[in-house]
Parts: sequence; C-alpha cells; structure tokens
Amino acid sequence: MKLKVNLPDHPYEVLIEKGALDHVNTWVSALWKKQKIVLISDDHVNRLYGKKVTDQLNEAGFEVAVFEFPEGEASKNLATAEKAWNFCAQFGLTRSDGIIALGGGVTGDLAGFVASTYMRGIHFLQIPTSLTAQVDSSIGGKTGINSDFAKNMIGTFTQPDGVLIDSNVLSTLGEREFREGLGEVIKCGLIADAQLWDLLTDLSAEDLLKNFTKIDEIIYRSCEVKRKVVVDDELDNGVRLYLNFGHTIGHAVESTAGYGVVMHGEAVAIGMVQISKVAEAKGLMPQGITEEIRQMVVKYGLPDHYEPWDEEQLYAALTHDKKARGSQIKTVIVPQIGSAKINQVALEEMKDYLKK
Ligand SMILES: O=C(O)C(=O)C[C@@H](O)[C@H](O)[C@H](O)COP(=O)(O)O
Repeated sequence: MKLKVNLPDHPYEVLIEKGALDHVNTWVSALWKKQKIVLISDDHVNRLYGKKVTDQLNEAGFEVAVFEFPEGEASKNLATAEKAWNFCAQFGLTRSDGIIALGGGVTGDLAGFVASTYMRGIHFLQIPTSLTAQVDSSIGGKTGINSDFAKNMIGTFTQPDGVLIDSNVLSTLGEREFREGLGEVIKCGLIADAQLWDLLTDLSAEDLLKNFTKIDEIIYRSCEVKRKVVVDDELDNGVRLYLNFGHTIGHAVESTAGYGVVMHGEAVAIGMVQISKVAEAKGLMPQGITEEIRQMVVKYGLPDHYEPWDEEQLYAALTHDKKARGSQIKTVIVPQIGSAKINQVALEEMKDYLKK
C-alpha cells in the first residue's frame, strides 16, 4: 500500500508493506542516486536492524556510516544533535548526500532535525520501527529535540523524501512499546476516523497485542488520518493541530516526569482522558465520552492517570506548549468520536484542565 503525501513543494510517498525492509536497497535506490548516507539509529535498533540495512545499501553502491546513540527520550537533545552534526562532517557528508532515520519516534525526530539543519538542510528518509513512529511521527515533517523547558521545543518543519513502514519489525518491540503506539492510534480514531475507533472497539486487546491482528489496516488508517491533515495544513496553523489532541497535558506529563519515564503514547493517553474529563464537565464534549475514552485506553493497557500529579509543575511546563499564542492557547477537543475542534482558552484557564 502506498500513500501519497501530496505537498506542493515536497511530495513524497509512504510505503506500507510487510517485509519491505528485506528490499530496502530497492526503495532507497529508486529515491536517491549513489551517494554517502549517514544512518542514524539508537543502540537497540541498530543492533537489531542496522546491519541488515547497511549491508543492502552497501551492496547497492551507497557508502554508509552509522551514527548510534543511546536509546531513549533522554537522548533527544542538543548534545546528541551536535554529536550527529560532527559525525556527518567527519564522514564528509555533503548536500548531495543524505541521512536515514532507522528507529522509533526519538530517532526520527532527532535525525530529521539533524538533516534539516546540517549544511542548512540535506535530504532524509524515515524508516520507522516503532508503532508510534509508524503511525505518527515519521510522516509530516515535524523534526525536533526536547529542551529543559518543554518537549519538542526546538525543531523545524522539513519533509522526508520517503517513509518505509514494515510492520514485521513490530515483533521485536517490547509489549510496553507496542501498547504505547496504540495511544496515537486511539487518538487518530477519536479525532478523524470513527471506523478506526470501531475497529479498536471490536478487536480484543489480546488479538491486537499478541497476534497483531489487523495491524496493517490499523497502520494504514492512522497514516491516512495523518496524511490528510498534513496535506491540508503542513505548518500546523489549523486542522493539523487536531493531531495534538491529548498532547498539551501529555507533553507536560512527559517533561515534568523526566524524559523517558512516561512514554509518549502513555502520556498522550493520560492527556486525552484528563482534557476530556474537564471539557465534558464544561459542556464542551458530550456526556459519557470521557468514560468511553478511558475504557479504550485501559483496554489496551495504557495509563489513564499519572502520579505524582503536581498541578503547578504541569502548568509551568504547559505554558511552553507550541499552541500558546501570547496569553491564549489552542486546545483540541472531540465533539463526537471521529471529529475534532479547536477550543481557544486563556492559558490561565488551563489550570482548570489540570485539576484532578
Ligand atoms: O504531526 C503533528 O502535527 C502532531 O501533532 C503529531 C503528534 O502526535 C506528535 O506526537 C508530535 O510529535 C507532537 O508534535 P508537537 O508539535 O506538539 O511537538
């Protein structure tokens, strides 16, 4: 299956194919001529798939060097980006060369950021290996690193030349990592795809978590949600903000807990339940929807709350959200399952949204 992200300045395709990593050389060769490539990967994913990718690329005539960094959200920072820039320079990467991100969301965001800033921007490809990255972060060109103040605070909008999604690689994810990705899948159903929501309702958690039942359909539907909003609003000023449902509070949880303690999809699950609870109480979301969301989150083993819940700390983190404009912030609500809406509130009012 292929999805075309038809952006006027930089159209590209998302290839969703079981086993695609077995012929990654064909995919890269069709997109890039022979050149140098820096493969960016964390130590865990590099151990699993680095050689498979590098060997194929070498065989196809590419000259490849691997930049490896320690696995985890705590690595998504300026220090790692600087090491990667220096690595690219030492390898002699020029503007006709490219970077490939092989890994989860941290790798994709970091590698995209490095590619978009090294020599003012070189080409890059995304090979996402976590469910979160496959259904969300590899598509749409948001690149970035975390700062001490907020998650993804520093970054660019730079689109990759292509995305390759092979669901076979999900079999090497830990169960917590796979569940985490379902946080973003649930979000896609809630904001834009009621059929995806129904599919998640009908499936048993065991079937999805243990047997990956319908996983390619789930990936495809989620990627389609993402593709559509990105094409309609590449720079995140309108409908793309819908993808941030649950993220304002979720990102605050991630940064106050310490990066990597609560996983991104877990934090999104917590954020979706929390914002819905308050929006429902304010009459902005329908009666009973929070409980429906909570049950879905819990069904797939995701957390619906977080301790310690420090409202002051969370509020301080939340003020750095990229959806803030002066003293206002755009939050996302779900008026009914399968649709989303922006609700602009005063930043101060977010204190209500953080009440337990
Ligand atoms: O692509 C987008 O736009 C999103 O908001 C997708 C989010 O699900 C994703 O987690 C993203 O990394 C968060 O973006 P941010 O702009 O809030 O940092």
